[in-house]
Amino acid sequence: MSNWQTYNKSLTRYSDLGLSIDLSLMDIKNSFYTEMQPKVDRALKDMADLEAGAIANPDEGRMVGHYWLRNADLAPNDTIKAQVNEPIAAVKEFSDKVLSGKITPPTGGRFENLLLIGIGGSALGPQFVYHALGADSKLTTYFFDNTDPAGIDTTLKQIASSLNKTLVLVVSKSGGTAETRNGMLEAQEFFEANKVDFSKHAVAITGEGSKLFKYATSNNWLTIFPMEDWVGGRTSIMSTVGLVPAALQGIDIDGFLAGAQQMDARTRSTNVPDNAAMQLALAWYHAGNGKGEKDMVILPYKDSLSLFSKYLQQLVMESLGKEHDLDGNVVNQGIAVYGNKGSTDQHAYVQQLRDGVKNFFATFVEVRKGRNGESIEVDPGTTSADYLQGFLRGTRSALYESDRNSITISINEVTPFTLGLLIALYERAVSFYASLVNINAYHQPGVEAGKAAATSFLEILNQVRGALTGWEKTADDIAEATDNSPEDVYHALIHLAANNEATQSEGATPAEDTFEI
Ligand SMILES: O=P(O)(O)OC[C@H]1O[C@](O)(CO)[C@@H](O)[C@@H]1O
Repeated sequence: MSNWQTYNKSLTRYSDLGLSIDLSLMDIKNSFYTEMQPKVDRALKDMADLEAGAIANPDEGRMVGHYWLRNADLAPNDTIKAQVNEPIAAVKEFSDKVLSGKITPPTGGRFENLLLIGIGGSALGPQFVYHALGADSKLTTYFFDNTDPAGIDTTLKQIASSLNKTLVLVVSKSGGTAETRNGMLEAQEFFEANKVDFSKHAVAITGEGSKLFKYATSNNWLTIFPMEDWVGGRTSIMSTVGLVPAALQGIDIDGFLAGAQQMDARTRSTNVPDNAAMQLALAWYHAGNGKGEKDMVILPYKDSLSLFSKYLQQLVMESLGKEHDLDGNVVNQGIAVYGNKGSTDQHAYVQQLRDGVKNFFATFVEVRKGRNGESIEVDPGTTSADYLQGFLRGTRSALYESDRNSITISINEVTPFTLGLLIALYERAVSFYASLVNINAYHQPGVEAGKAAATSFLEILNQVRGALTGWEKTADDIAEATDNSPEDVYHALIHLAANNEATQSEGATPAEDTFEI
């Protein structure tokens, strides 16, 4: 078959929605679809059950309801339906009041900035949406998404002169995430030091009864938006987590939700060629033999989508990166995701994609419209947008010529609606893929190991602080005194020295380094 015929055959096109997905360069044979049909049937059934309110996260005994967020009628009962609809109304009311000046900073004027404090699913979605759609944002938005004090200071410096016009959103589903709590305490301290009443600027988005919920309540924060148990962090972008900041930025949240709702509806089709999300999941399966053998390189040819790969890293890798399958077998599943944007990456790592290790498949995201308004000619008859399109088409062909597969997803332009389409497409593809490879996409047991180890290190650090008295102690001295591993103790000592709590004299090896207060 010619490439042209293959293209025509391999395209799933939602013309009325303005999105298509082209799998013609994935080299998928018809027999693959036939072989996969039993797994596809199961994945479709799993999705139908999930949408009907089954306990789709068996380990945590939870329903998985992010698809209800954009269609409350799907919710399995009236309580959940209200948990979808009421916050949307509350978000609109609150953002209208802030933007129209009915809710103002205590010192008068209007809020001009937004500082969002969160991490993982409580930051990545809002960061992606702001970057994609926030060019005309009503509030200039800043983020704390880490416990790095230098990063926090850089952001505080940016908002220092308009601190009294800054609204703060503290976002944490669990309400107990250390990085987010630290960011909140750092912001609060900075506000108080600058004589600005933090509580009159602060809003929480969190689960009812969480530590953050209690803190916000007892400190009389402006308001609290709920986050429900049946929404996972990495799929929370259409809950209050994504909607509150988006509405405050003046982004059309109805359009955003409508895009996702439409994609959900289309990708309930049991006819695989019409189901873009199932097609995507099957293409991932085909590329990596259902074992994640190929990495997913995301290449959006549009600056405003450059955080898409970062957003998808969490969605895909936290969902699919699992040790066990649903039957308890060790499977070590996952798909690695990375990328930035085209054509910029052409001048960075595309060299390796074309000629180097063949361990990936690319996903080109094509945005057909170059810009709003007129373009100059950068060459006779040629615009910058023509170049962007040329580089996308060229790189795609060059990769294929050297036997590298790629998917191309095309949208007309980046709008709240098309962003909703794209996000829902990937959320559903992840759900389908998890079923195809028989894993639970909705828990994250692995993350807990790192959190527990960090807590033990902090305990060691405090013991070392207490034991570092007198002169010239080595790591071994303190390890013996505190009954800890010398290597952990050494790293604690180095940290104290780097932060002016101790002085270090270097010996020939770390074991011979000495430390004193
Ligand atoms: O919203 P929270 O509870 O602060 O969690 C933030 C992130 O931390 C994780 O739980 C992983 O540690 C993510 O799944 C989540 O998005």
